[in-house]
Amino acid sequence: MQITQTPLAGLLVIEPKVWKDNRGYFYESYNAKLFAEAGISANFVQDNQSFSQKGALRGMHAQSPPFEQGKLVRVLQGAVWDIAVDIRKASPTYGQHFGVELSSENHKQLWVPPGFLHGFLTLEDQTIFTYKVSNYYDKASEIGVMWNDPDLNINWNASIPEQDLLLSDKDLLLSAFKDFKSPF
Ligand SMILES: Cc1cn([C@H]2C[C@H](O)[C@@H](COP(=O)(O)OP(=O)(O)O[C@H]3O[C@H](C)C(=O)[C@H](O)[C@H]3O)O2)c(=O)[nH]c1=O
Repeated sequence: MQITQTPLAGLLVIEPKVWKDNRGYFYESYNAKLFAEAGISANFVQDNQSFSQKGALRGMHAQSPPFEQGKLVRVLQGAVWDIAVDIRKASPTYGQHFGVELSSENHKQLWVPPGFLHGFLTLEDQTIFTYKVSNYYDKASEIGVMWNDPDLNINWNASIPEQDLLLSDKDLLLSAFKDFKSPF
């Protein structure tokens, strides 16, 4: 397993050891001992899964304390451009983002600690996104910022025209970053 630091402290890219043979492949998608050695020692309490068509954009979301969530995210089928935004007020990279392609081909995972907004843009039809979270869902604790906020200026790294994006009604009404009061 290879762990890669990102420019945002604590945000890590994980690439598992993939065992391939004439039947296909095998890899450990999670190992508490190895992940703890890499600095990911969350107590995961819930697994989530979403299915999205190309152009679906989910984000940018987080849950505020005491329901803050660490997220270990990956793609089972298809591909996404995954984004995390640092919203830790004391962080030197506050407001900065990091993006990475997660796909069924590259088997990459992203560890998103509490203190980040998270979201993704779906790059292929019938994409299955799955993730472990370190706290339960709490609707009242949901916070978020618009995917296209000018101050965040997120690079979505894809040539999907805005009119072809698929967003929830909720995500069309999220806060502007200039009005956002981070609880981290
Ligand atoms: C997140 C969540 C949602 N729900 C229910 C509530 C909603 O009526 C329905 C769809 O939820 P939502 O539209 O918030 O789903 P996403 O837009 O994929 O939300 C996720 O988007 C980005 C990628 C994130 O990082 C978060 O994990 C999460 O906010 O599922 C639950 O029952 N449990 C849950 O944990």
